[in-house]
Amino acid sequence: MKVYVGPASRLQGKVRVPPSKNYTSRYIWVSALTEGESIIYDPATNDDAGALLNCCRRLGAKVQASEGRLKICGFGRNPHPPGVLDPGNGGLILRLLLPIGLLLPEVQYVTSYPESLGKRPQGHLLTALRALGAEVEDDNGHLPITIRGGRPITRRTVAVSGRISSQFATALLMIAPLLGGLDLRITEGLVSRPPLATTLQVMAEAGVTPLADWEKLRFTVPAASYQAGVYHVPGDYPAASAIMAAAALVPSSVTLYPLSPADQQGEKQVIPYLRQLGVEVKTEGQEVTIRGGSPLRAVDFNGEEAIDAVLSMAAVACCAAGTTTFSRVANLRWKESDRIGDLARGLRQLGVAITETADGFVITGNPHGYEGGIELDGCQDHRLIMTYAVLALRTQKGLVISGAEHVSKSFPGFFAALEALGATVEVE
Ligand SMILES: O=C(O)C1=C[C@@H](OP(=O)(O)O)[C@@H](O)[C@H](O)C1
Ligand SMILES: C=C(OP(=O)(O)O)C(=O)O
Repeated sequence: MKVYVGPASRLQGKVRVPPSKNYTSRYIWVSALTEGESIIYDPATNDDAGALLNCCRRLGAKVQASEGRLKICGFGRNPHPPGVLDPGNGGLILRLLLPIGLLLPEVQYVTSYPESLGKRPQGHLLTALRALGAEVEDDNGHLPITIRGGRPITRRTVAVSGRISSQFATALLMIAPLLGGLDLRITEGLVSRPPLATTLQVMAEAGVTPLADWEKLRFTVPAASYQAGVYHVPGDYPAASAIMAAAALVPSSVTLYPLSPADQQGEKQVIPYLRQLGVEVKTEGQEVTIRGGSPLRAVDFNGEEAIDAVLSMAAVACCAAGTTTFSRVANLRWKESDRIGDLARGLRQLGVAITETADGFVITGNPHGYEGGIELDGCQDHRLIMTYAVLALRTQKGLVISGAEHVSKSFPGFFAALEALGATVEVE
C-alpha cells in the first residue's frame, strides 16, 4: 500500500493513542503462562498482539476477545505441541515464544517477514536455551529455528547478553518461574532498561516478584506459578511520540490521551525533550497537549532509555535549527529495519544532512523544511513509516510512502489520526 501525505499548515484536535504494544504483549504472555482466567482491559489490537494471540491459541490457551477486553485461560506449564509458530514481524513476540520450546518435544519458528524479522539476530537467546538443555537448529542465529526440549531442567543459573536487545532477558525472566526458578545474569551491558523494568512490573502484577540487582544486572526468579490477574493496559508512548513530533513541527494544538505519567515506558522522556527544543507541552492527568509551530533549536538526544521514540525525534531534528547528535542507540540497527542505515538512506533522498556514527547518527536540520515530491520505502518498519509521514508535513510537495500498511504493527490508526488532525492523507 502506498500512502501520500501532504504538507500541513495546521494540526488541531484530540487523539486517543493506541494501548501500549509492549504492555499488551507481556500481559497476553503472562496470562498464557497462567492456569486460570485472566482479563486484560484495553489491549492493543495491532499486528503484534494478533500474532501472539494466534500462537497462544496454538499452544492451548483459550482466548475470548471482545470490545476493549481479552479473556485468556492459559496453558501454564503444559503447552500443547503447536507444530509451527509464526510470530509475524514481532521481535518481542518471537523472543517471548522461543523459551516455550524448553517445555515441548519440538516446535518450529518461521516468519513471513524474511526481510525484516528474518534478519534480526536471535543467537544470544539461543545460546542461553542450549545452556538450559534445549536442542536448537537455526540459520546462524536467525529464523527459521527448531527447538527440541521437554527434558527436566536442572540448571538454576543462566547468562544472556544484553548488548543488542533487552528482549532476550525479558523472555528468560518470564518463563523462569515455570522452569523451577532461575538466577539470570545479563552480560555485556544492557540496552533498553525500561522494557526490562516493564517485564518485572508485569511479573509482579501476576504474583511473581524477581529479586533485581540493577547494578550487577542479576535477577533471581523463584519457582512459582503465576496468579490469574486483571490487567489494564496504559496508552502507548512510542506511538504518541510520532503524533507529538507531527504537532511539534507545524502550528498546532493537539491533545493526546491516555498517557500515564507513572508507567515504565521510557519514551515519556520526549515530553521534557520537546520542551528543551522550544515546543510548548502541557501535561494534565493523563492528557498531554502540544502547541507547535514555534522555531525549534537542536538539542542532542541520548536515546538509550527511549529507544522507540528515537525515530520520531529524528523527524523533529530534521526541521530544528542546528545539529542534533543521537547517541547510545546502536541497537537501532537490529530492529524491523536498520533504523540507522535505512533511515539515513531515506532522509538523504529527501535532502536531509545526516551522518551515521558508531552508536547513532547526527542530523543537521533545515528549519525551512524540504521540497519532497518523492517516494520513500517504509522498509516494513512501522517507525520508519511514521517518521516519513511526519516529515511529509514539512515538505512543499508531500511524500509517498511505500509499504505503509506495515504501520499496523504498532499503530493501525496512525494515518486516520493524522487525517483527523487536519493532514492530507491519500491512499494510492
Ligand atoms: O521488550 C520490549 O517490549 C521492547 C524492547 C526494545 O527492544 P530492545 O531491547 O531490543 O532494544 C524496544 O525497541 C521494542 O520495541 C520493545
Ligand atoms: C522494535 C520494535 O518492536 P519489536 O522489537 O518487538 O519488533 C518496535 O516496536 O519498535
